[in-house]
Amino acid sequence: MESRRYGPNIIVTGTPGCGKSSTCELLKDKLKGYKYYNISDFAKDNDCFEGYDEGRKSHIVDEDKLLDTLEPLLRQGNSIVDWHVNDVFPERLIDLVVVLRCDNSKLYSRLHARGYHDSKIEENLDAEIMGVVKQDAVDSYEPHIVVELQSDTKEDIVSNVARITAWEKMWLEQHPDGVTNEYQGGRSDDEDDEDEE
Ligand SMILES: Nc1ncnc2c1ncn2[C@@H]1O[C@H](COP(=O)(O)OP(=O)(O)OP(=O)(O)O)[C@@H](O)[C@H]1O
Repeated sequence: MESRRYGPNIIVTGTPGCGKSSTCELLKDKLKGYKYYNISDFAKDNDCFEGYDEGRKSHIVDEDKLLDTLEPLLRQGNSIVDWHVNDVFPERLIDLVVVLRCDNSKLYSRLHARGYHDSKIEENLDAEIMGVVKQDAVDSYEPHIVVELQSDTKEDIVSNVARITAWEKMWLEQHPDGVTNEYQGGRSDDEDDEDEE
């Protein structure tokens, strides 16, 4: 029995500190009835850690367990996913990937204010300069569903959320019968789904 979702799944991603959670705070107020998944919290709450990286001072997520837990929820649609990692989700379940970008000096200030040690700040600044998160998104999803938005000021958050809510309204108009959650063939990274057919 084919499963469909009648509301889109939106990933809000970007280098740590670029404004994912701040943007999602406002976004979930605007998108009534959407479920919000901060993956760092979700992984903790659902015991999806497989270790701890002393160097990075962060937990290592068991991505298989994370996806096993999250997939049934994404299949319901109407989800906002907040994570700096974006290339682990099945393409067939994702409708929009918002990559937030941030000016480096602002990102430095934000990460420094958090008390990050210099090596962690430098690692994240390098990733932002290199556009690592954006590249992961472009490598993992159809380019037309990947949107890059600047997130330097509070005004940016407001305008970014307005753009995402406008996109969501258009998506609902264009997909009155929803979209399938099932693998439809296509890019290789979903091949493993084909094996599950
Ligand atoms: N567009 C923005 N304008 C001004 N300040 C911002 C903006 N976005 C985020 N900030 C500030 O930067 C800090 C980090 O923001 P936030 O926690 O939303 O980032 P994040 O991407 O969710 O980080 P992480 O991935 O580590 O959770 C917060 O103090 C927040 O107030």
